[in-house]
Amino acid sequence: MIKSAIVLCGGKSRRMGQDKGLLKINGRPMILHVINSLKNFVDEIIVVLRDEKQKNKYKKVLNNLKSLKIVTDEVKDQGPLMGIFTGLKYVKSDYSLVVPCDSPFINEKFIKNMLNFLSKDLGAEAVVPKHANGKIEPLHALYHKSVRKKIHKKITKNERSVTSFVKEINAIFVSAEELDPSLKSFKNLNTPSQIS
Ligand SMILES: Nc1nc2c(ncn2[C@@H]2O[C@H](COP(=O)(O)OP(=O)(O)OP(=O)(O)O)[C@@H](O)[C@H]2O)c(=O)[nH]1
Repeated sequence: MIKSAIVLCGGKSRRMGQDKGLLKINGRPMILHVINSLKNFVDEIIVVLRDEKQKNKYKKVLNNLKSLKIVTDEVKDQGPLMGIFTGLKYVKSDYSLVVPCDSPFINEKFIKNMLNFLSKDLGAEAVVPKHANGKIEPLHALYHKSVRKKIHKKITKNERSVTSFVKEINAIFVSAEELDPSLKSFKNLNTPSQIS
C-alpha cells in the first residue's frame, strides 16, 4: 500500500515576518525537520507552496531529496484548505497524511500512529487528532483523496475554514495525547518570540 504525505507550506507567514518553512530551527530550515521525520515512513511527499517564486526558493533547499514533489496551489493565498485540495490532486495513495511546515517537532511516534490507521478498514474520509480540551488538529490529519470534491464545493462558496470542513465530513477524531503524549508534534511556530 502506497503511503503519501502532503506538507503545507504556502502560507503568508505574516506573524513571523519571513517564510516559516525556510526559517532555521537548530540550524536547519523548518521544512527539512518535517521532511526528515516523514521520509522513512512514506513513499512520497508532496510539498504544496504558494507560487513559482516561492518554489524557486525552496528548490535550492529541497533538491536531491528523493520521492519528493513540489507543487503550487491551484489558486494562491486561499489558505490551507486550498493547500490540501492541491496536494490531494497529486498523491498516489487513497489516504494522505497532511502536515504543516511550521511544526518542526513532528515526531516519528505521531507519524507511525497516524499511519497505523491505514491498516484498518477506516470507512472514514478523515482521521483528525483531537485534544482533551476539544481542540482539533485538521492540519495534522489523514484525508482520503475523495474529499477533494467536497473541498472544491467549499472553496467555490468562499468557505475556507479547515476546522469547519472536517466537522462536516465523515471524520474520525482520535486522541492527540495518545498519538503523541509529548504533544510536541502539534506545536506551531508562528511568531518571532517563539524562536529562541
Ligand atoms: N499550500 C498552502 N499552505 C498554506 C496556505 N495558508 C497556510 N498554509 C500552511 O498552513 C500552515 C498553517 O498556516 P498558518 O500559520 O495558519 O498561516 P500562515 O499564512 O503560514 O501564517 P500567518 O500569515 O502568520 O497567519 C502553514 O504550514 C502554512 O504554510 C495556503 O494558502 N496554501
